[in-house]
Amino acid sequence: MVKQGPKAPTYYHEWTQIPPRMPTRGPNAPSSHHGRHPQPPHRTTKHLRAPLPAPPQPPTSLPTAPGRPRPPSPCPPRLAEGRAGAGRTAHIRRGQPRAKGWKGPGFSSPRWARGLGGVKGREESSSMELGWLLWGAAVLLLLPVLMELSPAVNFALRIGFYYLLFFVCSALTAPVCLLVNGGRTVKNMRIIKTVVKTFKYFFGLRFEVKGLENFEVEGPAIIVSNHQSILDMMGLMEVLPDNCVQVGKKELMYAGTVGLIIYLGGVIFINRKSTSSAKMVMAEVAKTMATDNVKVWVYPEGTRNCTGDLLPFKKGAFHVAVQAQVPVIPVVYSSFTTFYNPKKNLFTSGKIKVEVLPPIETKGLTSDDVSELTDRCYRIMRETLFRLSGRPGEVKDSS
Ligand SMILES: CCCCC/C=C\C/C=C\CCCCCCCC(=O)SCCNC(=O)CCNC(=O)[C@H](O)C(C)(C)COP(=O)(O)OP(=O)(O)OC[C@H]1O[C@@H](n2cnc3c(N)ncnc32)[C@H](O)[C@@H]1OP(=O)(O)O
Ligand SMILES: CCCCCCCC/C=C\CCCCCCCC(=O)OC[C@@H](O)COP(=O)(O)O
Repeated sequence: MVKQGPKAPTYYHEWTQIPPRMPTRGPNAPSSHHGRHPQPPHRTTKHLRAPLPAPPQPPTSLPTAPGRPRPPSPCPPRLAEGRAGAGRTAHIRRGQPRAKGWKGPGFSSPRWARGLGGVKGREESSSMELGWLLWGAAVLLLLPVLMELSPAVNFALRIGFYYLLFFVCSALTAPVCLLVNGGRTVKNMRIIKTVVKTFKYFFGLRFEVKGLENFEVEGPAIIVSNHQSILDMMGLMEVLPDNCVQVGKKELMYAGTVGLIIYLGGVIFINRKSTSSAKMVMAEVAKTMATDNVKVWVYPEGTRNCTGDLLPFKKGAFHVAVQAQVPVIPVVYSSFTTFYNPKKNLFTSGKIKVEVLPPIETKGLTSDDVSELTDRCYRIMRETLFRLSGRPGEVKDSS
């Protein structure tokens, strides 16, 4: 450290003092074409690390002893902040510890205001803190009441929390996946599954699963299931077998941290707006799933549907199964409508019954059989959906 004499101030000190008004015109005016005060030459963060050599003293500067209150700046507040290095990093430049009352971006009052405020300013700031605390406490106390009174608030908060869990957990899990498995691989699904399986406890959801043994087929398979809502991600992870990737719409890739984790998990992205491109991707999947020995999970409805019934099935999944000559394993989740309905702002706790059905063989089938295979699968799944949802008699009525 270079010892600084009183006559040899560094820029480090220069930056923390506020100069008197400089002439903006005439022979003494600074050379800057903006007509502002002369700036020290170093604008990088290097000045935070070591004091700089003493510069020639501008004759007009008013040295201010460190720690003494500074005179109010003649400059407008923004200029004063900029010149004097006020703001969140000023304490670093001055080599002082951060002010105790620092509350983060957006909360620190401008330096000129603090300087003028003195003790009164500090009192005001602590009463402001108390005000915020009281508001925070009031909101926290009111939330359960609001949730009880307003289904819309209840729904928004619960679904908002679900999204938040997704985004935060994805951000935390992505580095783990990268560290453990090094990049995009189906092995990451195990890690993702472990995390997502805990989400149900936050929402009071219970899963009753039957037929897991049906996943134990030799080699790859196509798994098809009904898709009711974003909550399906919990149901998916509840039963997901090893070495299984999902087919998802490509838009999911751009869902921030969720997109990243889905990408790392090996999800296959398709463009639903382009049948030819989606078919090409699916054809590629059919070729590689045998060599990679992976199961592929497809939502044949192609979109979410929370009506308590099934939408007509798209045929992509069944084409892939026939092309790869692998079995189709249907998985059915009971209807969410008793505890989840976005149209009615309903989102409470509930029980979901899941059934993994016996595999449907495709050996020997050709593309001519795809329509029939699709219909067969649809009928079985719909019947199961109604049975699991406690409405077995409705199958025939609504078909
Ligand atoms: C730690 C915190 C973690 C947080 C994250 C937690 C969890 C996430 C982790 C992982 C999970 C990710 C899960 C993602 C789920 C995503 C869910 C979705 O995105 S669903 C939407 C996307 N999926 C689908 O759409 C699949 C179903 N769709 C199809 O299969 C379609 O058929 C299609 C291939 C997309 C094409 O659809 P399109 O509407 O364009 O056409 P048709 O289906 O009508 O078909 C037209 C015509 O083409 C024939 N066809 C279709 N496919 C094929 C094919 N592969 N080969 C040959 N021919 C094909 C079809 O038979 C039609 O012809 P025809 O009418 O003569 O029969
Ligand atoms: C950098 C910030 C980026 C912000 C991006 C905000 C977008 C947030 C969107 C989603 C975040 C959570 C996604 C979890 C995965 C859910 C999978 C799912 O269920 O997808 C449904 C979908 O496949 C069917 O789509 P549609 O029913 O046709 O619709």
